Amino acid sequence: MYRLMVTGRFAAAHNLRNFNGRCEALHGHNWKVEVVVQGNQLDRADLLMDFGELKKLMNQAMDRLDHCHLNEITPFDQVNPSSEQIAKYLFETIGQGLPEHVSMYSVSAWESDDSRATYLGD
Ligand SMILES: Nc1nc2c(c(=O)[nH]1)N=C([C@H](O)[C@H](O)COP(=O)(O)OP(=O)(O)OP(=O)(O)O)CN2
Ligand SMILES: [Zn+2]
Repeated sequence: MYRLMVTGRFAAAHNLRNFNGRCEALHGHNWKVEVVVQGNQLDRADLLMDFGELKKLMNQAMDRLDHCHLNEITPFDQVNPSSEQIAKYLFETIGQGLPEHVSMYSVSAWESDDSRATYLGD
């Protein structure tokens, strides 16, 4: 089994509904995102998949969030734009574009240097 990881960043505003604290007010973060995929089968170049292709999928998914007020964008108009839900959204969106022999392992969303949430699938 092989695992690949790529990282990226996006900046966005959010507010957490029902939080009962200062994060209920509009504020922003520079999220760092870590995407891990896995699979057994290497191609003719001995790659599970090209890091560049994986980064492209990650960047496409993050572009939709970058410099936005997340609460105004689907699905975060329905579920809170917590780091947990952001990780889940990116996991599902990036997963749709992977080649058949590669699957998602995890997505982590770092809200700050000290705090991250990781989604591993259901
Ligand atoms: N499990 C989660 N907990 C929290 C999340 C989250 O997404 N998942 N998000 C937040 C807020 O986004 C908030 O902005 C975080 O701010 P805060 O807790 O104040 O942390 P800071 O790093 O900004 O400040 P410190 O006071 O230095 O911790 C809250 N919790
Ligand atoms: Zn926040």
